[in-house]
Amino acid sequence: MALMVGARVLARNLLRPWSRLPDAVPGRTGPAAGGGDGVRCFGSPRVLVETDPAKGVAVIKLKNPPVNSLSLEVLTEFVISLEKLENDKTFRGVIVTSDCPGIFSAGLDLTEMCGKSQAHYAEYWRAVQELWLRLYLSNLVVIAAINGVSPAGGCLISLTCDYRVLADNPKYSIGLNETLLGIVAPSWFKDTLVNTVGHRTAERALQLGLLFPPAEALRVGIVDQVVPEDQVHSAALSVMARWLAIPDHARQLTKNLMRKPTADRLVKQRDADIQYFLQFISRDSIQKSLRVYLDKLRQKKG
Ligand SMILES: CCCCC/C=C/C(=O)SCCNC(=O)CCNC(=O)[C@H](O)C(C)(C)COP(=O)(O)OP(=O)(O)OC[C@H]1O[C@@H](n2cnc3c(N)ncnc32)[C@H](O)[C@@H]1OP(=O)(O)O
Repeated sequence: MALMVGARVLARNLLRPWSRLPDAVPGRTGPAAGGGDGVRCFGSPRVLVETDPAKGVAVIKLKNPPVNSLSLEVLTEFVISLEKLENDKTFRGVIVTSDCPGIFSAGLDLTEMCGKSQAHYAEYWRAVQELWLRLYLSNLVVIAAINGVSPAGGCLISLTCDYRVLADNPKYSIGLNETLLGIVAPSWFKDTLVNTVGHRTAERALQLGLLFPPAEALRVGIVDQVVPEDQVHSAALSVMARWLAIPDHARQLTKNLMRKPTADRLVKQRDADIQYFLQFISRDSIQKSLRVYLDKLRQKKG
């Protein structure tokens, strides 16, 4: 029943025409919209989309202050934005970045996984799966312009991209640090990391919950390029141009060849994966670990 509710809500959100999104920001054009002539902006307050139709490129900026945690709303709006871009033949590539200074994304929203109902957990997890599947198999060239710290779910978003550019700032670490929270990265998080850095590096990184600072992130291959902070966007655009020089059909089929087997593993057992998540996240010991971790984050300021 919980699964049906979750699926229904997500389906309703996905099917909702863009213009009727409650938070939709009307399209703006031109320099005032944040770019040069012809740059159009649309999206929702939490997921901004700037498009440059002439270049065929869009920029998705996560804007969920203070830390760009991936709430249910963010996940849903992200999927809708991506779907809209994919359905518009004008666009061939998208850059994913953050509008929150110093933070790419703090990962999954811990408050969505703590002290909520089973139905909520199921709905939330289906939305996490959906975003991963959409990004991982996107026909668009997807480049991550990582302009801030990127733990756990934030790292996962980057790993689904075709190429990762990280800003060179020692504070901007990246990795799947789930074990530090007393939780476990699911098998498809693990697969995404293994496909990027190889088995041994992934095993060590996952067990130790490693967060790699830029130089080390480049060395192990969790990112492809490290550039000065003020060049992240221009570097991402240069990389995009290179990827867009390849004929779409050949690149897309090759991407699918490389990624579909991994994605299919989740597609074939989505409901079982949700059930597993429900059982895991509902355990008293896991709820306690998450509460302790959240309290620690909240007390940091005091
Ligand atoms: C089977 C289960 C699998 C589950 C897989 C899980 C995947 C995940 O992604 S779990 C999330 C993992 N994320 C993290 O470990 C990051 C936690 N956050 C941080 O380390 C820091 O917040 C920071 C480095 C991202 C930013 O530091 P700073 O700028 O100093 O900001 P604060 O720490 O003061 O945080 C501000 C505010 O935001 C709240 N918050 C931080 N992260 C999250 C989060 N992931 N979810 C929800 N809320 C988060 C933090 O508690 C503060 O709240 P207030 O005190 O109420 O302002």
